[in-house]
Amino acid sequence: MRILQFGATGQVSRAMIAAAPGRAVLVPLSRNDVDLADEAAIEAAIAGADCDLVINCAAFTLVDKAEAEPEAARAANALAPAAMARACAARGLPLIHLSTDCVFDGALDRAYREDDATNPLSVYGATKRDGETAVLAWEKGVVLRVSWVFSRFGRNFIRTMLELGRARDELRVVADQYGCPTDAVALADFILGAAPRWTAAAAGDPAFGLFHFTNAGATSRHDLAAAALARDPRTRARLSPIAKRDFPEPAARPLNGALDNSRVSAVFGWQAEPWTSAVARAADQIIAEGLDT
Ligand SMILES: NC(=O)C1=CN([C@@H]2O[C@H](COP(=O)(O)OP(=O)(O)OC[C@H]3O[C@@H](n4cnc5c(N)ncnc54)[C@H](OP(=O)(O)O)[C@@H]3O)[C@@H](O)[C@H]2O)C=CC1
Ligand SMILES: Cc1cn([C@H]2C[C@H](O)[C@@H](COP(=O)(O)OP(=O)(O)O[C@H]3O[C@@H](C)C(=O)[C@@H](O)[C@H]3O)O2)c(=O)[nH]c1=O
Repeated sequence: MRILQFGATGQVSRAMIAAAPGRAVLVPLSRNDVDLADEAAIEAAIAGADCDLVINCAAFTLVDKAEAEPEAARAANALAPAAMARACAARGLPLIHLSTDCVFDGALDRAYREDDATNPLSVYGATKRDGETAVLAWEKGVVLRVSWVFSRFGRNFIRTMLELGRARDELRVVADQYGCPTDAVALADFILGAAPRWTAAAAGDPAFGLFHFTNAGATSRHDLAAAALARDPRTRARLSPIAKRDFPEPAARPLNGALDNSRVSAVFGWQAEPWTSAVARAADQIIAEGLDT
């Protein structure tokens, strides 16, 4: 199994690279190899690759910065996956793409299912939604919507909370914003496990299409921060719950971004680990490897 991967330095990219040995030969492409703004380079990379499947782990993920740079966000999050889908379709290759809870407005009072209407509140969410549409136009396209990704690899909310927990006396964290944390290591494990099925399946197989993929259970940003800080004997910040309206940011986020994982369980038999144990493990790893404090 040979997998061409867009993205080499990001959180999910690095989780994939760490998990691949013995399961797949991964060929990661960094920004230096192919810039997502260069559609012709994307198409050429796929056209010339010796691979059975393509995965896109690269994206413009700076949610606030995307408000100020909508064209760059659109190029990376919408036009680049469209180019990948065209090139994969030309060769019959499955394309696995990652999307986000930010395609939703958060107004529902339950976890979102794949067929719920999207209504992004931000440039990031809108461009990711357009990327989904382009990938799903290819009948061997797969979109995995994930949310609140964490791991020992790179920047994420857990690492930020652990660093601020050591640096500050008080940490004010929003308690009315809900979502499902996603362990990048579990995501990498799932993708590598499902890859043989995607490469063998014919168009029309239920393994293709749109899936929500997170750890089990939803939580608030505040309770997620509390779970991370509880792992660190050196944390000193007092954690204070605040309302999202008291933490203004350039881009709006869905207040409810919880995703329902029933479909990925039904189609792939995937058993999601509760977010609590996965977050505790990742926090322990981040602490053991050293924090920027
Ligand atoms: N992180 C999260 O909480 C969530 C992430 N997702 C989605 O999951 C996927 C992976 O996210 P994650 O691993 O966290 O992202 P990261 O921000 O950790 O990594 C993004 C990657 O994209 C690359 N990249 C960005 N712009 C370009 C460009 N113009 N050309 C080439 N490469 C580029 C970056 O390269 P470089 O290092 O050179 O900048 C980096 O390798 C994305 O599709 C994201 O939208 C969905 C929900 C939540
Ligand atoms: C630093 C900090 C954050 N927060 C909360 C509020 C804020 O909305 C949220 C922002 O954290 P982050 O910047 O880590 O997260 P954010 O950029 O909103 O994360 C999103 O990233 C993109 C890529 C996605 O697709 C989403 O699923 C989601 O994971 O954390 C606090 O309440 N207090 C704080 O001191």
